[in-house]
Amino acid sequence: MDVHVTRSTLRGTARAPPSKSYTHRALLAAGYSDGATVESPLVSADTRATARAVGAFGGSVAPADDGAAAADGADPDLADADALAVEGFGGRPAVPDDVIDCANSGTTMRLVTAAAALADGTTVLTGDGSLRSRPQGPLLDALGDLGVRAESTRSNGRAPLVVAGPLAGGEVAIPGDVSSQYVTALLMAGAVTDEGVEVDLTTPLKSAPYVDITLELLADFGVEATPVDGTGDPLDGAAGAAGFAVPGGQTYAPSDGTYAVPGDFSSISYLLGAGAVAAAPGESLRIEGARPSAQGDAAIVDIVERMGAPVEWDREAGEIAVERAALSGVTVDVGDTPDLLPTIAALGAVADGETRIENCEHVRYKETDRVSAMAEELEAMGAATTEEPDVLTIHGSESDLRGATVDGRGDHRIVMALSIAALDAEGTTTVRGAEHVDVSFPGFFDAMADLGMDVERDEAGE
Ligand SMILES: O=C(O)C1=C[C@@H](OP(=O)(O)O)[C@@H](O)[C@H](O)C1
Ligand SMILES: C=C(OP(=O)(O)O)C(=O)O
Repeated sequence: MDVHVTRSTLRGTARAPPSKSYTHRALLAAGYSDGATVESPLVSADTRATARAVGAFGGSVAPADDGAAAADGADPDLADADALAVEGFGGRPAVPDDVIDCANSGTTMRLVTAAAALADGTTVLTGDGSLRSRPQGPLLDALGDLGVRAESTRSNGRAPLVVAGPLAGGEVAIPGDVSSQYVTALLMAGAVTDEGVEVDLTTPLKSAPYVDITLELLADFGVEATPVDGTGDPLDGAAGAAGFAVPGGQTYAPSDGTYAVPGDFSSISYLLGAGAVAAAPGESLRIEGARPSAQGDAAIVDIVERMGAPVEWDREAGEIAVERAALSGVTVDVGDTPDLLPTIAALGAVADGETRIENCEHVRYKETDRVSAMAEELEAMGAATTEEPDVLTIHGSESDLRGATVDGRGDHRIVMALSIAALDAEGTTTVRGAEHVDVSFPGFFDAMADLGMDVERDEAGE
């Protein structure tokens, strides 16, 4: 699908979709349990992939109000479910009847690979072309070191993957600078091993807040896991950790059998960015569903404010109000917040002055190389950019955004970020592959149209 976005003025209130990261973890944690209800889940292409994996392991996921759970491995229509009833596989995944298709979802592939290692038999995992190009080697090596067969069919550290357990636990070393999802995967699976798992980081951890999300969710499911410093002493959070320890033999069980998913701050970044660029002068654009949680991407509130837009965040009510302003460039380190890079780059192209996005090499290992993708597509819209391996600079003062045809690169975040830049561009911007918003924010263009974005959808487009 193509979308045609024309410069517009926005007003009103939007609701943030539920968090993708929390939903993945909650579905899998409920799978590890004897069953639980996941309230206000994100139902999107990526989280459906995790739901399918829970089914493949012998659990099931179905709308909670449907009474009966779906048959094992089935893919019931989860759309619009306010809550999902998960039947668990009780800590011991069955050997799947078929290959697990993780589609476009890195989180699914990493978390499910470690879960598959618990099964007493062989699991095969694959995904779409993007996912089959992403790095899995460090996780495969770690599982191999723990005595599990864990291989790439092409011997290139990429999916398709073959995993054969069972995993008993143990101590393992892994780099921290490729993906934090490897750590999340080992902690979630480690809790139900016999011996527990100790993870030693060989390089400092990037995307550390995502491990904090994991620790927060594990605690809510009654599972203990601890970040440790270089001497093995416990730390409060994942930042600066030298490793992690999760005792084995634990049971997943959320208190009162339910878990509620908070709003998604990566998704909020587009709504907030849209307001800073295009809210009606003198009016606030409001965003609901913004309660604080462990999400590092809540940093977008501060970033947009530093760029000059007035922002008020009522944390208790979970409401953010943002006003439009003449934005100026900022320097941002995205080591903890890789998913914000496309949004910040788009805002940098609208702003005056230079926006430097530092510590971004790991942002190249996502659905696409997002550093190059944003540099090249914003250039096509008239922005001036400089790309280095670890830094993306947007020269806002030399940028004069005009409508162009740009490629969403099959990546939900590139599509949404380019659409925000389009709100400020002269003329009409066509974003190709816009249907990929389905990965994390299926209602994105409906929400934007409700706020007043001039957007036309062309289903016949590429
Ligand atoms: O664990 C998670 O939910 C995620 C971790 C991050 O990935 P990396 O840890 O690979 O940087 C992030 O980019 C991704 O969108 C979601
Ligand atoms: C990188 C992302 O997700 P995943 O790693 O799960 O594909 C994302 O949502 O930006």
